[in-house]
Amino acid sequence: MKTVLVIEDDIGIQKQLKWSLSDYELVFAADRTSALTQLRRYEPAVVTLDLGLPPDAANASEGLACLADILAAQPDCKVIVITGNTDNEHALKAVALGAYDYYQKPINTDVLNIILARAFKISELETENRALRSANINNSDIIGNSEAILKACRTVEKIAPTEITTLLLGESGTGKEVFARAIHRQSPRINKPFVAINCASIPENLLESELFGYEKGAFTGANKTTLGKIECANGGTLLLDEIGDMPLSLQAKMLRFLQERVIERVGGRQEIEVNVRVICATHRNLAEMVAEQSFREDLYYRISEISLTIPPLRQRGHDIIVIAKALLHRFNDEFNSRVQGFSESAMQAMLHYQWPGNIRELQNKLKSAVILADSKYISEDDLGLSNQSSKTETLRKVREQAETHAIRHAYTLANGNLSKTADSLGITRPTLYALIDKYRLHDLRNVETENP
Ligand SMILES: Nc1ncnc2c1ncn2[C@@H]1O[C@H](COP(=O)(O)OP(=O)(O)OP(=O)(O)O)[C@@H](O)[C@H]1O
Repeated sequence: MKTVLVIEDDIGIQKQLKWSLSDYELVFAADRTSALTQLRRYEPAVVTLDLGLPPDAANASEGLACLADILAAQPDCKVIVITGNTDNEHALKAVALGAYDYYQKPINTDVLNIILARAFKISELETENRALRSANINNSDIIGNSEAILKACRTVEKIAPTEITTLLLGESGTGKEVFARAIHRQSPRINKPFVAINCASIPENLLESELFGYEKGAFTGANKTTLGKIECANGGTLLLDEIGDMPLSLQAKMLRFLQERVIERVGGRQEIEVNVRVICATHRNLAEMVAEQSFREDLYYRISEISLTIPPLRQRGHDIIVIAKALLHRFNDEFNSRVQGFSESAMQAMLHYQWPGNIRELQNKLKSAVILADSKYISEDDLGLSNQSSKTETLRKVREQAETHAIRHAYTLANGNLSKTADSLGITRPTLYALIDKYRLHDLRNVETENP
């Protein structure tokens, strides 16, 4: 429930408001000091403020001072000033000082409800706008501002200027290639080529010549000397995507290149020096592959001078919505459609879905939803996300999922504030911490953004 701070010294009006604004959680304050205490405690997006506060109830000096204090403490707060029915002068003064709107007594609950709903809508749009603007100014393709993604972006900023060989880990579709490009763009090699090769998508017998190039006559059909991807990336950055799928036979040659920075084309005898920064990516567990001897240990240590794990989409909280909105914008342009947004249930479904295919899956679902949607708002049906819970599951699993979802949801609504998350879930902070540990939601705990 959304919280409204009502600053009103008249107990009768407080009661009247409590009954008539039942869609909101109301917290009350009867004077300036307690108003500021409540403001700090609840950080409400919307406040109603009676200008006639004690000790100057007949006038507006205390109310206007209270308004100034609120806006100084929380500049984005939407303050709706309430005045006597003839008090235009003070109402206008309050708006000039930064009040969102004013309302004259006597109280008409329908009108007040409309004003409140509008104030919350504006506040939400402003918050979203700020989030979009702050979402990765340096990494313009990496949309999102969850702490997990910001942390990964900070790592990119640190490693980009170095020459260190980086290993990007993460599930399929999490954006490993996007991160590799971000490293290249923020490096001194920005004006040189970025070349990517997917080791899994090229047949084993062709991969060597794709990577190292070949001399004319090296094999049947080699009509002219051809440069490989490594040479094409000279001066720039090479992304070896799905390095875990590189055949063992080629791994030794790759290790030599990484250690000595020289290559030999297939069918060639000459050593060619190349100056390439290498980034590797994989969704596989290379350490396990080393243990199983399907990946060379020496190559593993050579490519993982530093490794960066890109978090799966389901661990990025509200980023799911931020990315979905950005993609919706893009697909509206691409398909000339006019979908305006998502239904509330579609947003809930997106927040609760596990996204095994990560952002690529989100892209696919959104693309078809934009094309198929019948209304202005995409529904969970359009996304193919209805009836998610039809499978039979153990009670323990259901409880675990429900608690995880509830915690993440409350955390998103509380803007990352753990005290508020615990409050809204009706549990204590220690219990919340215990659940975070139990369900390994460590990205929440690393992001303690609360004020003491
Ligand atoms: N943070 C992001 N915001 C918006 N789009 C993103 C983001 N990260 C990735 N994408 C998009 O998601 C898609 C998948 O990203 P990418 O190919 O980089 O993933 P990947 O981890 O390399 O996948 P794979 O392991 O399957 O190769 C791309 O179209 C990319 O543009």
